[in-house]
Amino acid sequence: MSHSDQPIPMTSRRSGPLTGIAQVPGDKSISHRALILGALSVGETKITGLLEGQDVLDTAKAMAAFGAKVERHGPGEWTVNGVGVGGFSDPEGVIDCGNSGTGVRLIMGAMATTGITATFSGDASLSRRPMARVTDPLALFGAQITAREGGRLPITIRGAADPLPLTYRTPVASAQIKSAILLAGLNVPGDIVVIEAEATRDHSERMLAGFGARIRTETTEEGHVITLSGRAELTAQPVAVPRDPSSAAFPVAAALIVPGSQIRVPGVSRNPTRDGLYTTLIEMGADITFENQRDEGGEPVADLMVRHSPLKGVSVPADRAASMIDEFPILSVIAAFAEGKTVMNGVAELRVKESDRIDAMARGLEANGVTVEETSDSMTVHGMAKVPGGGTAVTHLDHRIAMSFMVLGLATEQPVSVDDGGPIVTSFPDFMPLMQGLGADLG
Ligand SMILES: O=C(O)C1=C[C@@H](OP(=O)(O)O)[C@@H](O)[C@H](O)C1
Ligand SMILES: C=C(OP(=O)(O)O)C(=O)O
Repeated sequence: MSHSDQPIPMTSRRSGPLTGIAQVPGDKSISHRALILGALSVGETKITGLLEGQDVLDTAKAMAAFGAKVERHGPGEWTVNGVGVGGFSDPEGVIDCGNSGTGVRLIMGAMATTGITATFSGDASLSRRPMARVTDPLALFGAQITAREGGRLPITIRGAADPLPLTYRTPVASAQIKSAILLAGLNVPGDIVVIEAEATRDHSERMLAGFGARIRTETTEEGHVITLSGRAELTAQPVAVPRDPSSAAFPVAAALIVPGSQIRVPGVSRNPTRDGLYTTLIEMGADITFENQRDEGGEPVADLMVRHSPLKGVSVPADRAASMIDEFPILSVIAAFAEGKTVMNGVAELRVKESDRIDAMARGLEANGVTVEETSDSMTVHGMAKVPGGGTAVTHLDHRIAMSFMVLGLATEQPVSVDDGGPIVTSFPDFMPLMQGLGADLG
């Protein structure tokens, strides 16, 4: 399933001060993993705060197709009765992962070392994205892969019945590659080692440990070395999903750029591997305080207090990119209102997300009067005192591009439109009512 096939044009307009409490949805990365680990464990996993965005709903459907019992009991409240590691059964029909890179890559990993066969598909955006980065290491376990030209979806995987242990260095900083290998490793006799030069989000490692897998991470001169003992037995666990810092970034950004705003965003994950945007905003001069810092379900969380702030441009170092990889579109919007230029370094991975996010942001910002420079792996946004607006951005089936331009228009001189806001449902279904509730003029 994917979102509506008919484009949904949307427009946002200069707004008065934004105020109130923004209850953003559950973390998307953790929601996918809770469903997948629930399906791979023995017993009943109770999940609260699950993101009910289309990406995650597609993963829930896939887990049911592989034999797990997945049930919804109320908003964000789900249970998964798992089949145990190695217990997946052949699905009927194709596993359609819609718009979700995380969904398809992690699920391919989870089934690649079991003796079943599955075919995966996705929407036009997902079908353009590179999959060899995951299927190459899965083939090293012994899985047989048939992909469309260029290693793209649709892909059929015949799982390895006798999988081999593996040590693998990820070629790019990617939690999806790391997680696919770790999930495949669960059903492999022996140790599975993933080496990543730069740390990426560590939700898989935290949750695998929580479900009883033997997993450890060491920092060596090679980078982060993660070792998982295979043929693991996972035991069902309750999972309380914290609120998503990547979704929180949109109301936070809106409050920073709309004069007079002051909002509270409670219960947001402050996992250090996800915190790069917030580090950057503080450097830019943002008035953000982190209150009631606490631990919830194995993840650090805090309540964010955000006030409108005069900002200055900064240079974001390449080694911070992984910890804010999904936040560059909204950072480029914030940067348009900062004094001076903001340089984003080491962001080549943005070119293979739901869209080429460097290109999509650059063209959309230019259409709204902002000067942007780009290279293959960097983007520079020139801030201005008054951002003209008045343009329409093309979203290319990319939820973060759509939400970023909706935020832009709240502080521009003229309204800002997007050609299609439909993809927003993949990660933040209540984005429009939530923003309207804070006083944003969009629709
Ligand atoms: O593992 C995950 O949950 C994610 C990893 C990141 O992708 P990459 O692994 O491709 O960097 C991120 O962009 C995506 O939104 C979620
Ligand atoms: C890149 C993203 O997601 P995915 O890779 O799961 O499609 C995102 O949500 O910004």
